[in-house]
Amino acid sequence: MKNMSALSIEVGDISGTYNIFEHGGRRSDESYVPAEGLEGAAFQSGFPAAEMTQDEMKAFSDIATGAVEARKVYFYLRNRALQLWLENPKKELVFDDYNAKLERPYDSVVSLAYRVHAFLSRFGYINFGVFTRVSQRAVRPRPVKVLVLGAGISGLAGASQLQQFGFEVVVLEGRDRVGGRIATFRKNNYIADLGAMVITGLGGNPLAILARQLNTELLKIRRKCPLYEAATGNPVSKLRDDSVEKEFNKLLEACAFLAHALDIDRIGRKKLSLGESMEWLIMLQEKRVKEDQIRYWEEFNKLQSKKIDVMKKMYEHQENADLLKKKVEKDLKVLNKKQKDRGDKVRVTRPSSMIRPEDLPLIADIKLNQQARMKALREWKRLQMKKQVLETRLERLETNPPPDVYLSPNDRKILDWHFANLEFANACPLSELSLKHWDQDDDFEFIGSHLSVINGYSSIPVALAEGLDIRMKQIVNEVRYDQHGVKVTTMKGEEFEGDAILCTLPLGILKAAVRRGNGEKGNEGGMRGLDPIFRPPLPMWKQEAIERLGFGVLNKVVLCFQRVFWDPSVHLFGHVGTTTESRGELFLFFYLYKAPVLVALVAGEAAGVMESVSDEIIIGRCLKVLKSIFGPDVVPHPTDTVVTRWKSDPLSKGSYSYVGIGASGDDYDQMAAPVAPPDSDGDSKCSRLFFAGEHTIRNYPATVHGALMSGLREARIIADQFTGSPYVAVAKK
Ligand SMILES: Cc1cc2nc3c(=O)[nH]c(=O)nc-3n(C[C@H](O)[C@H](O)[C@H](O)COP(=O)(O)OP(=O)(O)OC[C@H]3O[C@@H](n4cnc5c(N)ncnc54)[C@H](O)[C@@H]3O)c2cc1C
Repeated sequence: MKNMSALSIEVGDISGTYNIFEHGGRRSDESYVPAEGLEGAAFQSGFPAAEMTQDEMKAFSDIATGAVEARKVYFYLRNRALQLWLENPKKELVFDDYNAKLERPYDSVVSLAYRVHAFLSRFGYINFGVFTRVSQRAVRPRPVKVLVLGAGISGLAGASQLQQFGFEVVVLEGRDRVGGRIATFRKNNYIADLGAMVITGLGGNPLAILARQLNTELLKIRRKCPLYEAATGNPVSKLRDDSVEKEFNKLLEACAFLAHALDIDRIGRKKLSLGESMEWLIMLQEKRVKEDQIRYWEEFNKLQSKKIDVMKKMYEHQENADLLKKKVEKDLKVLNKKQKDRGDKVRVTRPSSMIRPEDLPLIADIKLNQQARMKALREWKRLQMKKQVLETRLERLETNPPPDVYLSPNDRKILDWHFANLEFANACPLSELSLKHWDQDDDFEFIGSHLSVINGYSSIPVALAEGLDIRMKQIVNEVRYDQHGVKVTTMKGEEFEGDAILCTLPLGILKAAVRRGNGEKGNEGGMRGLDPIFRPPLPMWKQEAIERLGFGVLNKVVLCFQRVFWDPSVHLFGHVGTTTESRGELFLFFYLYKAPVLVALVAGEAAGVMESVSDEIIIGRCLKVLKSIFGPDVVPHPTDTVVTRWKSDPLSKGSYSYVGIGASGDDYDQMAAPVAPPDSDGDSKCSRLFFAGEHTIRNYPATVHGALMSGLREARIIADQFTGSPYVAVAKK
């Protein structure tokens, strides 16, 4: 869910970037323009248009290592199939229709076209989701039976694919509903998503197909997000907002530089968290501010002393000049008197031949003193200019003093708001995120605006569940697997047997299951026994990955009102917290549905704290925040409220996975890796346990689309293991 982070929200922009989508909604077909052309089809399906992926190179090694021309043909065949599927994803693209629509000369390579079609179907690039089947389901003499644990989006995607591939599938779901962490509150005309709520772009996202198949109404979420100050509820000025956001982005960049360019992720043996690193960088910035201040005052004092020196010298020169002036005047008086007494008609200014020799020493003195005075005056002038330069520099320093602090207390609160937004996106406090790997999936973002499902996200899993054999309220209590097959026992005491298990239980449940398997005692949310025991226990490499990956908390508060009292043109508004510790408490409000419903978020440390706070108190705090922003008389009492508590929800034990300190992207791969029963030699043969879910997909973790893709992936892996790979070239004898 990381892509929901602050980076995607334009905080405090009052100009309003998006104006495309007003409340009332529109068809997904209108907001989403299907990719055009063969290249567009490849992009939308997650392929480079004219390159082979790793999977393709393995499946079509003959083409990958063959002539360039063969690859060109391959790309046409692949992209054309994707294009045909995207044109109408509501109907199965059967091979005959595809083959008939191939242009000449490509229609002559039937066997390759068949393999391409089989590959794309098996890998879930075409013919997935909710569509009309045209072909007959494959009938197998002894159908392979797969037990799917969990009816979240990954379990449902995996189950429907497997069923399509001709497998017998039974889904065991502990709750009395499907969707898992996609859950929609519905009452009268009020709708609010309690779990997943945002589709993070449609470009390249397989959810775009499901949305089109189901005519899902999507709302383009406007990025404008005004912030309101803590306590006063006053709007945060755009200027301050922008400058703090700039600092926030600089801090993130500095962390990325530390972790990736400098490869620093630990001090001694201690691995660093993103939160710790951010706080250190803030401390360094504060230190830098102090150093800048010291430098500033040193410079200021230096200039001041220089100015004083200059003024002293100017004073000396002035005094000297005055003295000399007086001396010259006095000597002139003496000379004039002498000349007058003698009755001379000559003056000192007359030609020297007319000057009396006895006057010469006095005249020389006068001249010398006059020259000395002129020199003193020139020096005074030079110093006067120097003084002016110094004064200008001092003035400049005075008008541009360095900041007293790196962040004022109010700016720190706004920065904390951005941190809370990042904590929401990762569902954990920043102090628990790995500095090095928290953003390992950053390169895999989809393109396009973020959207929400107007009629509630749960409509998607509900539609996907149709036609599947789902056993509700079957809490899996024990999972047995050996070389002959698998057996699952539920809390009701019912037993289910099969050939393989697709386990989509949330990471929180798997963590608790590992602890239970290791005989650790604990009160797992007061619901001991809900976590299945694996017999034999999961291998150590799997257990270690389960422990390393983090599973965080994110809570929501739904408030249903009788009328809208906020600005209806914004989809988001933020509330700045009062302290760093409480920064995630009700920090963001969403308004995404037709009815007057607000959804407030509780993230980071606050989410952990709020787990044990009563609903009344939480609702009270929500209303206090809203009243501070909109006025006490404007905010009515809500008609309905919901507060989620995922940690204590026994069937999730948290919200979604994150890369904690000590974990990395490799752990997602470990989570995805299948498990085979150890045979007598300790070696493994046929895998029996397969894993899907948001915690098993390295490039798209913690998201609905990632969970969906993981289900498609595992269906393919299971089908390949039990029925072979119809897309691989048959070796010529
Ligand atoms: C509050 C919140 C907000 C989110 N927001 C977004 C968002 O905006 N966008 C986004 O893309 N993603 C979001 N996510 C993440 C997304 O919801 C999940 O990644 C995704 O739904 C997980 O699907 P899954 O199939 O892996 O697991 P789940 O949906 O959890 O499915 C697992 C299923 O297993 C069942 N189960 C558990 N234990 C047992 C047992 N012992 N026996 C039988 N059944 C059991 C559960 O009941 C559940 O139905 C959010 C998640 C949360 C919690």
